[in-house]
Amino acid sequence: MSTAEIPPEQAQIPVINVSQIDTETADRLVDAAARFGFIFVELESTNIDYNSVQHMFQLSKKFFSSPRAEKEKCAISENNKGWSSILSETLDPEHQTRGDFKEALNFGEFKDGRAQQPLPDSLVEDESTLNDFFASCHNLCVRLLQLFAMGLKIDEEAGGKDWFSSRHDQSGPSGSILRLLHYPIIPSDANYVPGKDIRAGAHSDYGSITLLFQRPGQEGLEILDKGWQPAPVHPESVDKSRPPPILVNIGDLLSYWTGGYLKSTVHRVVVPPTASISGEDRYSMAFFCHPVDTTLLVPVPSAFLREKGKKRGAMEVDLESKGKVITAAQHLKGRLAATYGWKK
Ligand SMILES: O=C(O)CCC(=O)C(=O)O
Ligand SMILES: [Fe+2]
Repeated sequence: MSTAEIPPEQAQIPVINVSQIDTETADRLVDAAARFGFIFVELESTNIDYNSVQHMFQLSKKFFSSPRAEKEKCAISENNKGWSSILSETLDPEHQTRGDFKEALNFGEFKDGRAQQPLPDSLVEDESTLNDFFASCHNLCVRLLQLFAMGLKIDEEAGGKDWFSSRHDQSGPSGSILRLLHYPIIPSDANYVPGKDIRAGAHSDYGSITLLFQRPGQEGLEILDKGWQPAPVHPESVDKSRPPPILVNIGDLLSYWTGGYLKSTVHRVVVPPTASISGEDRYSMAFFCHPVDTTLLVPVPSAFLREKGKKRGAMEVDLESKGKVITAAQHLKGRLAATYGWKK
């Protein structure tokens, strides 16, 4: 093997059991989030059962194999809900000449069990399954946000472990999105150029935290940490007979909020070098958890962060607003405008 052929080292992302809400778990989560920005959470230690994950992947296949005309009826709009077609989204406009080789379907929040957007014909009968999965993802995020608040030692009198979660309590609209993703086999006539074309361009996520569900054997995610490192579906310590753990990552908003202490790590999706270009389809699901839109991104009241010299606002949004306190909705709007070329 020549040097060029040595596969890059896999990212060593810690695997954490979150069944207990205690300081040990909280400290481990915060350490991992501060070092890598990515954490594997054992699926069996959460409220989400594997059957529901597999059921959701079946629904995803059902939707993505439905006729294009049906998908177009629920095309994505500025509210960030609906279907986006292959090549329509460019996550890394500086480096990409063509859009991402992926299609996606975004669901915003449900209200009283009902979707607040037109559902595609293929999924109309599955509204309650989609609602339940959205709710389970949200509940897991609330638990993780409590653990992050504990790990960051947020001042008790300010709200302690509930400081983040109370700002994600669905008391008003938020940017939270459940996203089904499909990366099709690259068609032979697509003139796909590896290294130039990409399944999902390099980006960081926008919200507080993201849950990512991957499928066994469908690798492709890479994270930027001293070079691009593949993120496995099953990390070495998790037996392949077990369900893949959920990959949790920190988004820009939580990183901004914690003055950059928690890392919002850049990542991308490639056709894995082990698969030929024709490879196989990849399916994944992401849940992007956001605070209620009106949440003010005030400094996190934490002596721990103050000691570390971390003040809110390590990111470009803060420079723009020159010290003004912005809301979660303003933060999100700026990031979406950059991705889709929408006007701010
Ligand atoms: O599909 C994946 O593995 C990652 C998707 C992703 O990073 C995103 O949608 O933000
Ligand atoms: Fe992402």
